Amino acid sequence: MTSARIQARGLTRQFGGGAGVAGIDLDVAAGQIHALVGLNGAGKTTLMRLLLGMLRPDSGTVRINDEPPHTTDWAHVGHLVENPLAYGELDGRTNLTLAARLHGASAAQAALMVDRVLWELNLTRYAAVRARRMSLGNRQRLGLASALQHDPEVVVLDEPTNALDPAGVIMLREALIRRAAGGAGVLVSSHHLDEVARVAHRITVINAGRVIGTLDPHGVDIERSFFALVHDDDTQHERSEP
Ligand SMILES: Nc1ncnc2c1ncn2[C@@H]1O[C@H](COP(=O)(O)OP(=O)(O)OP(=O)(O)O)[C@@H](O)[C@H]1O
Repeated sequence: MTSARIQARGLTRQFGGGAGVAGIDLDVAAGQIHALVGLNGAGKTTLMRLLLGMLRPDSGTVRINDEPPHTTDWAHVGHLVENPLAYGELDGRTNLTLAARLHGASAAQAALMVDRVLWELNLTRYAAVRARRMSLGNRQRLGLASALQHDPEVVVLDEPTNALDPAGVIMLREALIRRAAGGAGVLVSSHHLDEVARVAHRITVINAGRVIGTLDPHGVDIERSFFALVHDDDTQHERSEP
């Protein structure tokens, strides 16, 4: 047994034209918030989809809570990758109740969970609003609520702050810190280096489908360090081109 909530070894999935990810090793430890940063098209979403079994790797392995994807208990996983999964015709509370029941909660547990997460993400006001009538940011909050309400041991969120207002960013930060303090392993991708530095215990940089290094969340100029890593990698890559 390891304390890794998520472990990837040599994970590779190549698309046409050389796009995709190659040879990714990644560990997300219990109790840690691990951020993935990279430029547009670097491979963050592809990596997350591979980790969640939404995409099949060409090679390499994934372990979630020490189990391969086909035997892991997905009820202990919460994720938001791509569009929030919500039924537009159903209101916020009903959407969350369905998600809670799908994660194995009893009706009574689901009611408690939903009340708690509506409060935690300041969605109580929108509990009776149909998902399709919600603003983009509130739909994102709903998706996050659905991913987090069952206190999963493994959390995977792709650019979760995209549509959030500053209050939402702070609320999500606190929600993730609480989940990690409770023992969850949290993997989160983001373009907001300042926010990532505030919340993450580890920061992995991905460029052109490969892990190229890490950033110190307490470093003085994280933006400069990020661009230096990416620039060095691009330069090396160009040098190795035939
Ligand atoms: N299903 C697919 N078929 C072909 N190419 C794909 C597919 N999915 C992703 N790609 C390509 O793989 C590369 C990595 O894409 P990915 O979406 O993982 O990047 P990203 O780091 O999440 O980018 P962004 O920050 O813009 O969201 C891109 O070049 C993308 O066009």
